[in-house]
Amino acid sequence: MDDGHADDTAALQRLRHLRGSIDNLDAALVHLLAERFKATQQVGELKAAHNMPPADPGREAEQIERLRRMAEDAHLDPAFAEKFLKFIVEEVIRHHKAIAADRSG
Ligand SMILES: C=C(O[C@@H]1C=C(C(=O)O)C=C[C@H]1O)C(=O)O
Repeated sequence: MDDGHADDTAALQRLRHLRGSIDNLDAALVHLLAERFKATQQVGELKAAHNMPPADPGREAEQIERLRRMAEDAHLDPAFAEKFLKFIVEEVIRHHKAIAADRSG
């Protein structure tokens, strides 16, 4: 007897199930990022109000070190974790510069 069809059906079921988890995780990521940007927006306003620079390279270096450690423990590629954080921080700094420019303009 040919089990090919049953195998394919099981594989499709498994794919649907895994994609359900991926969709849930993507939703969580969006909500986590939205909360992070809410917090960084407030940091940007605080910095602009008190003439603090938009970027803080020392703080970023600490965050990268911490995130790389956590990534290693979680079996996530630390280089990817660092790239991801830098991508987000770059956007945050862009927002902070815009807030400061709005305030001074
Ligand atoms: C949010 C801040 O501003 C910038 C953005 C950071 C971030 O997104 O985590 C970290 C450091 C700063 O370059 C901060 O200084 O805490």
